[in-house]
Amino acid sequence: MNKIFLGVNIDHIATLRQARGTTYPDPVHAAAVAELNGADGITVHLREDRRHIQDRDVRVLKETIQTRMNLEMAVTAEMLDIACEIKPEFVCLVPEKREELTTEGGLDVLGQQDKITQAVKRLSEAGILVSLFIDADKEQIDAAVASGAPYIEVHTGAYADAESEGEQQAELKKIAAGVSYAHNAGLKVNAGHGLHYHNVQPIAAIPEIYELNIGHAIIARAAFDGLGKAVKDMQVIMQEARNNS
Ligand SMILES: CC(=O)[C@@H](O)[C@H](O)COP(=O)(O)O
Ligand SMILES: NCC(=O)COP(=O)(O)O
Repeated sequence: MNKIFLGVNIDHIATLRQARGTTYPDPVHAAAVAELNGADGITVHLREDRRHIQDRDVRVLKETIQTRMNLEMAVTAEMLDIACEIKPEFVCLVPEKREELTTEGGLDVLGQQDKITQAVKRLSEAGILVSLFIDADKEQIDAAVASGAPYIEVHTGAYADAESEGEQQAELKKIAAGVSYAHNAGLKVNAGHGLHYHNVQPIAAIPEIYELNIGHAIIARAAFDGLGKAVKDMQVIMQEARNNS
């Protein structure tokens, strides 16, 4: 069986907490529930504006996560210092804008080759596996290889946001071609953003994808079904799609 892994992004548990300035719901509890229900890893995005995940969450989660922590962050001096101090198993470097609702587009590795290569070097020397959150674009994939990062995460946002069947199929084709190109170039390939219970199947069926990171849809489903069931249901859907591919 070609297993596909699920990293559960728990940012939006923190969004709910921050909405009221309470101490609950706690992402630390969410990580434990997700893991007890089969999550293969836990993803958190420490945004520069701290709109959801807080520094305290990253520190406590590093001590409590039983699987592996994937810390998403912008390529800034502040974030690099935090990562090198906390040492999550994975860091995924992402583009970030203060005013965006969510991550728009992939990281421009090609346009900032030296900066990204230096960041990858520093994180790798701290023992962290680095992933680059990029679009499925050959030039960006080549730049990712040149940076020395062992992983990429392909941004599936354009696929998820497609407004017609034709547009969605075109995005899927781009993603499948990019994943295959990156895999052949020696990268481990993850994917994520905007995936949910009704659009994840064709992405999960791409055989070279190692892991999907999914957050918003799982946390939203958890409000109705509970987080444990929401995680398990997503895993079943992903693995069935992979097995039938
Ligand atoms: C980088 C990425 O795709 C996700 O982690 C996303 O950023 C989740 O956080 P937001 O919903 O705050 O964008
Ligand atoms: N990197 C993508 C991620 O972690 C989850 O994104 P989303 O499912 O919340 O859109």
